[in-house]
Amino acid sequence: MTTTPTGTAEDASTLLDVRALRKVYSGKGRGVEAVSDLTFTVAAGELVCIVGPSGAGKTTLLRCVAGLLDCTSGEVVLEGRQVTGPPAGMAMVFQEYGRSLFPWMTVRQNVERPLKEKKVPKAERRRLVREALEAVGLAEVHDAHPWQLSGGMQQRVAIARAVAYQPHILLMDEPFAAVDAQTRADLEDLVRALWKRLGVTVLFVTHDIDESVYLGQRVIVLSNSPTVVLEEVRIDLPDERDQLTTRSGPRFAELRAHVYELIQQAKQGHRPAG
Ligand SMILES: Nc1ncnc2c1ncn2[C@@H]1O[C@H](COP(=O)(O)OP(=O)(O)OP(=O)(O)O)[C@@H](O)[C@H]1O
Repeated sequence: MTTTPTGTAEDASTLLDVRALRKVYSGKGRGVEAVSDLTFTVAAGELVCIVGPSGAGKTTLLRCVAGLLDCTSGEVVLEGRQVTGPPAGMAMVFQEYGRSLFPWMTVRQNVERPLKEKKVPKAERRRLVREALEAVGLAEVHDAHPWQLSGGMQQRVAIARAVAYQPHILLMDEPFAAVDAQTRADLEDLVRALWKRLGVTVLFVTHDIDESVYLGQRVIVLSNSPTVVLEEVRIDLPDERDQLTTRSGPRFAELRAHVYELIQQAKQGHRPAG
């Protein structure tokens, strides 16, 4: 059991509710307060990006949301239940694709593994794996091993594995930080396409301001550590986005500049009033 019911009434559309989350790492002599007080919600079907300066506590936040780390205080509520361990309806994609795939397993076996653990019947497993690999453009290489693939392809395998699991929420922790710029652009478009097609809720952590504006419907900007929310920026760009037109438009430039300014303020230690 990884979640417990919570009695608090919520907006019906809220899928994820992060309430006054605080995380202090205990160390020798003194603790490190990584996250001070984070409160935000994510609605079902939303694509929300989180940006913040290096060391702002983005990974800490995502690990608390994923139930991989205990919060010091506050709570994370997913689908009305308090998260106390990795919840069933969640999948995560990490930056280090090389370490998240099993090198001795084929692509198909890697994608199928969580479904076996979930006890999905064999015929359905096969179907889900086939559909997920087709969706990320890797149907042809299902019998290859991860080490035979490029970095971008390996990250596609990790995305296929998450998608095949049919999560209600997909957490992505700087998933494209280690791939080249062209591959990164392709993978960003893949995430938007999958999000639209599957209707999955996505919480995407990045330190890349342009990426956050290009991908998100909303960008949550974090202060530096100990972390609070500096501002939630609504990305009012058209839903149809493409690398060339969207990124060269005036509104993209305005939003990018606004988030950039916030990050600069964060680096200088600015905190929200009150
Ligand atoms: N296990 C740990 N023990 C002690 N302190 C930690 C631990 N993990 C992270 N920290 C500290 O917590 C703060 C936030 O770290 P975190 O990795 O969550 O930030 P981040 O925003 O993901 O950073 P980056 O953008 O550089 O990846 C930092 O000051 C970091 O040194």
